[in-house]
Amino acid sequence: MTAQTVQQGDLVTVIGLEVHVQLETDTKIFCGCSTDQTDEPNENVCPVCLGLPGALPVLNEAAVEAAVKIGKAIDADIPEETRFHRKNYYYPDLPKNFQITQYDEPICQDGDLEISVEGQRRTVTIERAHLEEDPGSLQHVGGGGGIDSADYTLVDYNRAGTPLMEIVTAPDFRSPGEVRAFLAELEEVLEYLGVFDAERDGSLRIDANLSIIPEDEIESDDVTEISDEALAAANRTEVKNISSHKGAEKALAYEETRQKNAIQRGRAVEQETRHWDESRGITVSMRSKEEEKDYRYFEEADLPPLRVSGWKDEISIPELPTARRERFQEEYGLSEEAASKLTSTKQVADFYEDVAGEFDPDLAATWVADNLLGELNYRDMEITDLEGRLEDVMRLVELVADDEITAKNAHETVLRSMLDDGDAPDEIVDREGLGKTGEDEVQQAVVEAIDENPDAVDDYESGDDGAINFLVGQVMQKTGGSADPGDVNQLLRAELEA
Ligand SMILES: Nc1ncnc2c1ncn2[C@@H]1O[C@H](COP(=O)(O)OP(=O)(O)OP(=O)(O)O)[C@@H](O)[C@H]1O
Ligand SMILES: [Mg+2]
Ligand SMILES: [Mg+2]
Repeated sequence: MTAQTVQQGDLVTVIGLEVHVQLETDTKIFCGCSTDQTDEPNENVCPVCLGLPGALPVLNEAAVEAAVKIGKAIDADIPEETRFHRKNYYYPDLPKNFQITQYDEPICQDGDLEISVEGQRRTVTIERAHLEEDPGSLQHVGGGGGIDSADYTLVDYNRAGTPLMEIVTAPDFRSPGEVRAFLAELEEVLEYLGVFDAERDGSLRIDANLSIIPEDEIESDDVTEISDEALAAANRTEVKNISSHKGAEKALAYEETRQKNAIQRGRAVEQETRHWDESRGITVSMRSKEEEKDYRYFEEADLPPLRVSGWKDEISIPELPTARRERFQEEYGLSEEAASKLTSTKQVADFYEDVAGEFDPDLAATWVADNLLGELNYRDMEITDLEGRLEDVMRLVELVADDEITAKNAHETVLRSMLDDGDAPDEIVDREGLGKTGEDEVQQAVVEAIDENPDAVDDYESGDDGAINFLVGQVMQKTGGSADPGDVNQLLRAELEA
């Protein structure tokens, strides 16, 4: 990371994340059950994901492929051989009483992700990313409805066995805002890779670790360089149950203030696991932090070591958002802002390139970044909601490029009606009579307007330039508003000067 200077007397905020990402696969990681979580509770289960005695796991190749893609995207080391371990704990969401995960030989090690915070580039180290299975989901019912106040809890094992990638960052963040920027970038990358669906409920879940380190315990004058000893000595809290970028930022801001207040009042911060209560906007203590030895990790003997050597080289990834953003600026001469908007998802970027290739990069930028994304945003829609209808948008841009309708009509009437009513652009143009009037017709209206309004012509000829506006109005009326007022103005002047 770039240098940031420590001020005297500062309390430095240190944050590290464990991000759990559900991988988009049709079936679960160790069995053939569907990963569809919208089905009836406990419908997509089998002896393997229920942990019944004697059932044996079989690794899903699609999950490993997604993991390799993530590893390549974050430039991680992907060892030739990796292993699975059992992490033992007892909780109702975990029917086997252990979670199959990876321990000291994860599939991705030592990667990084570049983010941009307030215009500055920074690199966040990703210590590891490993494959594991998601536990089931718990629904707390009645009472206060919260984990600490419900009357009872329902268990749904549909989620149990969904492939997860746990991405663990170094404690590189110094503010909740940086965390938000990181999560946004990470999500973009995951979506580009096609391994993740942000729309899916609970597809990204974050454990956020935060500690406050007094500046005098940091030897370097660069806050990004804190010794491993100082990091290990600090009491950190781990906040669980965060499921959105905004939630992460809020939970961490709360936790930052809470810990700083404790320190300033001379109280120690407990090393503990806390729960983010989204509705109350606070973190609450759950339990003291479990230690590694509590989990009794041991090797998963039911799965052989996983060798990805050779095969991993055949797995390719698309151009990633940062690279594509830069290329858009260079290749199409776009501003950084436009390039960011146009690369926000792979679908948007692909569509932009289609339009720019067909017509003109600037026209394409206006149409995709401003008009289309603006109207979609207003309707709370995504470009993916237009599946199969992008040809219609393309046709609309063509109508504008060929000067067949005005840009204003195309945007305000045709595009909006396309999105609201689902009609095709040519249909709307005909129905609303938006086709620009032919040149002959306009010229004829110009001649007529001049013949019919000798007074206005006199006024114009005696130097009253405003009289031209009256004549433009007459021509617009005759052409039913479909002529271009600027063109009409010029045609009138030409005719009057002749
Ligand atoms: N002093 C610190 N302040 C804040 N975060 C820290 C500090 N030291 C380490 N971290 C972060 O804590 C996280 C540790 O995650 P890791 O999964 O390795 O262990 P864990 O939280 O003990 O295990 P578990 O998976 O059971 O939660 C990392 O994201 C790391 O960056
Ligand atoms: Mg943790
Ligand atoms: Mg962890």
